[in-house]
This record gives sequence, C-alpha cells and structure tokens, in this order.
Amino acid sequence: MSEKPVDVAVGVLMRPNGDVLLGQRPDGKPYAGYWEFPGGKVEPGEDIFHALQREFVEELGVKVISAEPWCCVEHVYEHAHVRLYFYISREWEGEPQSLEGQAFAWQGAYAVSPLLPATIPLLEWLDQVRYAGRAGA
Ligand SMILES: Nc1nc2c([nH]c(=O)n2[C@@H]2O[C@H](COP(=O)(O)OP(=O)(O)OP(=O)(O)O)[C@@H](O)[C@H]2O)c(=O)[nH]1
Repeated sequence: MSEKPVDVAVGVLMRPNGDVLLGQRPDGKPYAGYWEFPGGKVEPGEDIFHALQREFVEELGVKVISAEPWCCVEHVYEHAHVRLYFYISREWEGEPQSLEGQAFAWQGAYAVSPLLPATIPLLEWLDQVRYAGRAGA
C-alpha cells in the first residue's frame, strides 16, 4: 500500500512518576486486542492537537489541557498506511473512563501485550523521557 498516509493523533498521558496510559483496541477494529496509546485519525480540516483532544474526550472522557509534539513515525500496515503524530501530555482533567468498552491501564514497565507494531520501536526512546534525570535511568 503506497497511497497517501492517513494522519493519526496519538497521546501519551504521563503521570509525574513516569507511568503512561495504554488502551486496548476494541473488537471490530484492525488489530483488535492490541495495546496502543490512545488516539485516532485526524478529520479533514482538523489540526493534530484538536484531533488529539477530541479522541481523548470520545474514548476516555479526558480533557487534554496541553501536550507537546514528541515524534512522528510512518508505518505501512496491510490495512492502512499511517503517519502517527505522538504528543506527550502531563496536563489533563478527568480520570480516564472506558467509554468505548476498551480496557486501559497505567503502565510503568510495559506489562501488557501485544502492542501495535508501529509503537514498539518507540518505547525505549520514550523511557528516556519518562525517567529523564533519575538515577539509574
Ligand atoms: N491510537 C493509536 N493508533 C496507533 C498506534 N500505533 C499505530 O500503529 N496506530 C495505528 O493508527 C491507526 C489509528 O486508527 P484508528 O482506527 O484507531 O482510528 P479511529 O479511532 O479514528 O478509528 P475509526 O476509523 O473507527 O474512527 C490504526 O491503523 C493503528 O493501527 C498507537 O500507539 N495509538
């Protein structure tokens, strides 16, 4: 598949201790059961941050107050060519709720699996952000 990539806004909610929120893809979606950082496709005319805010309200009932762009990766799946815009947020309102029936979990070490293939290579790099400045990190 070499068509134009689909833009996806992805958010890493990060607690002060470095834990991050992962969700499990619901039944009926490609890669159902795989774990991912919450997010979804950017709609026409929408900017990435607003897409991120919308997805977090729809999926988790969480209002993202601020988020910094972290990285962008492309991945070609059999179902889609995606361009993933990852943001890191340390400032949000509300406790995550399972509004789409999905499981979710705050993770220190990544104890859930499988994770989406495009996301796995980023985890080591993300740990550098999560535990920056800590002894042994
Ligand atoms: N949210 C999210 N999506 C990811 C990650 N990694 C990754 O490859 N993706 C891919 O990005 C795409 C996200 O699309 P989606 O189907 O979840 O988007 P959506 O919620 O808008 O779905 P919809 O089509 O039902 O409206 C999927 O192809 C998914 O495989 C990740 O960490 N988080």
